Amino acid sequence: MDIPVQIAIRLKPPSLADSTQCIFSNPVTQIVITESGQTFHVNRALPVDCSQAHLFNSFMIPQINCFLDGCDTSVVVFGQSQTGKTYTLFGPGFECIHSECDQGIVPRFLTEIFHKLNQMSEREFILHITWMQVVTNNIFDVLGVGLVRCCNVEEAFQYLQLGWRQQCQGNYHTVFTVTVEQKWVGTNGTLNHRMSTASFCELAAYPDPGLYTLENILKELLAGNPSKQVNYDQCILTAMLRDSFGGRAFTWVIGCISTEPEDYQDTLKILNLCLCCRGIKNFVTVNLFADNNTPVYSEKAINSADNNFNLQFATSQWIKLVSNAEGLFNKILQSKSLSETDINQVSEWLFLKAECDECLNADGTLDNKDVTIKQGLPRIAEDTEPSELSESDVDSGSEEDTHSDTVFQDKVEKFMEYFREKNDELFADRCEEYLNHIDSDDITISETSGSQSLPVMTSHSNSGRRRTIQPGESLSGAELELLRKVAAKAISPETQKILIESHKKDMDPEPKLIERELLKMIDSPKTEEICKKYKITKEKYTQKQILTRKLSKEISSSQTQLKELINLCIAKERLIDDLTKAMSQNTQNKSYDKNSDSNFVEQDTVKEIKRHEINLKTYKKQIDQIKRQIKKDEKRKNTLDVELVKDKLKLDDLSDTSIEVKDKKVNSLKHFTNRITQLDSILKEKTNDLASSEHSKEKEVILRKEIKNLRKTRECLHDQRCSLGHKRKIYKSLSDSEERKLLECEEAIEAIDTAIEYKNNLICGKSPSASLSDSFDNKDSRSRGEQMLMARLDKLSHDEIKTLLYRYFQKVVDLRGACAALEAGVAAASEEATIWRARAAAAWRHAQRVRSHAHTRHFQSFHRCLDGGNPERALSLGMTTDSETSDDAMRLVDRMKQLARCNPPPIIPSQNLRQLMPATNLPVAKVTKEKNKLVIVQQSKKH
Ligand SMILES: Nc1ncnc2c1ncn2[C@@H]1O[C@H](COP(=O)(O)OP(=O)(O)OP(=O)(O)O)[C@@H](O)[C@H]1O
Repeated sequence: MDIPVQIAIRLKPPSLADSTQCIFSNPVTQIVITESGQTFHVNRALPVDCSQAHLFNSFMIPQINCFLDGCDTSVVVFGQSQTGKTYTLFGPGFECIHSECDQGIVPRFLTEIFHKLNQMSEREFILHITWMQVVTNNIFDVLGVGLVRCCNVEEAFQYLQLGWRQQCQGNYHTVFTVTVEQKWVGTNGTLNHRMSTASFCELAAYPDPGLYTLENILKELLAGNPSKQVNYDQCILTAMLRDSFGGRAFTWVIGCISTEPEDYQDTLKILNLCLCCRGIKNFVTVNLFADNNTPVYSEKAINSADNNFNLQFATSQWIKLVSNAEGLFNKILQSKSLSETDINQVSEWLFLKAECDECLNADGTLDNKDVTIKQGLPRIAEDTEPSELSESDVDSGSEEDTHSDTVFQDKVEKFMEYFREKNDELFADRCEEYLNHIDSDDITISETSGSQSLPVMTSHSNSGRRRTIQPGESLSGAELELLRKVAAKAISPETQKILIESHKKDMDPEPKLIERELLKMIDSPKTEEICKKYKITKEKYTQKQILTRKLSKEISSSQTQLKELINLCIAKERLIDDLTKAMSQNTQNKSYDKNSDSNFVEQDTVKEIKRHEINLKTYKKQIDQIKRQIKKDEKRKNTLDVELVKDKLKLDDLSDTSIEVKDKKVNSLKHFTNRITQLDSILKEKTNDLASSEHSKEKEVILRKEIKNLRKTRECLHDQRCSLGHKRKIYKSLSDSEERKLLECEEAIEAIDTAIEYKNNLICGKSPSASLSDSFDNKDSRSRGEQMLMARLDKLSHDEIKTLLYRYFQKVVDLRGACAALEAGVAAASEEATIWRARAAAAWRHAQRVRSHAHTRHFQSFHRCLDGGNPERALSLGMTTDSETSDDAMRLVDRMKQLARCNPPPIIPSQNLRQLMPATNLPVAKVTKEKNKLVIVQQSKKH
């Protein structure tokens, strides 16, 4: 893993508390600021009063975890003299007088490492320390014993104390290292064997050749030179720091800087040097031993069987895939729908496949399954079963066989590789072409002019596939035409109705037809194809991942087997050596001891040696096979790794493309949704128009019905009025209630007439108020009081108005009744007056005839009295006439008195009374009857 070198800056506290500082640090923003305002961004800007514990905890704890996992770590301290480099790494010293709190990074690191390792009881570990100083490009071993093993923290501290005492004082570089080798069995039963080194380096305060070389190397690394090309061996210091800069260690550079203004220039130099290191990247890895990850539990046989099975399975699947592809290609070829180049490509693929098959079947013993079996690891011949091996197994020819097998397998492998590449290329090309083909497709909407149903989107593609719809290829066809027709009401109301119904249906809860189509478009072939391609690539990717994992497992198990075999070989060789030695010893002894038994022993030994040699040869053969297998597997694994990276990129690309396509579709959907909304609003408007016209029609029907009902009621009332009128005619008079009923009928008929007239106006579309005498034109001429009254009336509820209307109706009827009675009274009075006048005239004529001329005057004055409404005077005058005339006069007087007494005037409005008295000169209003209406006309007073 590439990890850049990390930088921490520690400011030495000023010697005097109130002395001025030329440099400051901001631990929050991790910025170091100079007095001139220059800022330096670092990984840790430690505060000026930073304690040793804080410094350690702030970045050494993750280092320790990394170290225990098997990674190398490094701490390099830069700084001027007396800025606390030694203090930071080791502390003030290791004598008892110094507090533990002052301990520097190294003692804390050792304490923590021992503590952690002791907690991990499953781990076996060996810890070594070294303490070196570079004095004029020579190594000075501070501890004097090179690598020192420490079993516990106490031991380590003893060496620290020793080294502290023994170290050279001066401008030297110091390198302290801690190396830990750990071994433990993981939960999966495999061995973990790791080694890690932590180096702590304090660089000299003043520049020396070593520091210059280091600076140059840092520059080279910063320039981008790979660490392999950098010559670290120029001097001791750089050789020791090989892993710290551009190497495998996780490195922290600590810049110890002074805050004193007089050190400012040096401080800047150190800061810049530290910041240089920031650009360097180290490749941090876990340091494993060769036996790391080897299974410790005895599951070898099972693993081996598993591996064989997996390989066999993978191969059979692969063969199936290839034959499927072959079938498909043959079909495509037969369909003759391919272009010439496609046919050539497919033919090439088929040819390669045939070549491959030929190769695989060339050796009669090699069928596909054999190949797969051969790909599995050879079983290690057990030492305990030597008798099973015949000599023919190990004859000279077997080596040649092995060689030819290897050549053949290599060839097969090559062909397979070539075949796979070609196969992938072909598939990729086909997919690409297919997608391009889809891109060029477009969608059209069927436009059947005059069609009265909503248009259905159809594809005119020859291939018959659905095509995508692009923004801009809008609904401008039949649908708009249809909408225009609706707008222009060019189609019949029935069709409009059907359309509206279909529109309503399409609204909710189902998505609209067009929206449904758009949603379908989102699942267009292109999107589907991309998804398909993505899926296939993903599957391939996963399969390859699985295969890579399996291969890794296989390689590691092969390596284990290899190791075991090598060990067996060594053991066998030793055994053979021992036996040969023993035999030569025997031969020597034979010359002294002529014992016949020794011959047998010798023969046995030779046999045994031969047997062991056979075994050894088998092992070696197996070793070769395994090595080849490992090589192949590694090659395959590398190819797979590369393919995985490619697939990953492809997947990323595809997901990006699918997102792009999706975005496009979403935009297109938005565009269409907007269009739909527009069209919807038009349609709604039209629907409303239609609905309102329908509504007005309905209203008209209702009004007509109401008029009809009103007419019926009117007829009833009319009949009633007629019958009452008829009755009055016959009987000359009616009872009071009947009279009132008659009036009510008349008034009700009049009201019904007004209502009918009002409703007729509504039907004709005229202003309903047109029928009212109180039209809006009169509104302005109304008095304020009336306006207020109308405003109040406007506010009345329906029931209130009904009640009010009924009251007024009753009042009008009362008024009419009173008027009628009055009229009758007036008529009777005038009739009587006429009679009396006639009688008076007769009486007067008679008197004239009978009396003398002298009396004539008397009668004249009497008559005048009568005309002047003075009956008393007329009576007194009458007393003076003859008996006949005086009788008439007496009756006249009586009748007058009776009239005055028995006929009390009805209570009627004064203006009506005035109207009824024509003799009066001051009429206020004129009441007339016109078609069952009482018309009261106000008149100005005549003075
Ligand atoms: N952060 C600090 N807190 C307290 N004391 C400090 C701090 N830094 C340095 N000192 C003290 O300053 C003195 C000098 O420190 P130190 O010897 O570590 O400097 P140095 O950079 O190693 O010097 P040289 O390069 O000369 O060896 C020591 O007495 C040390 O205890």
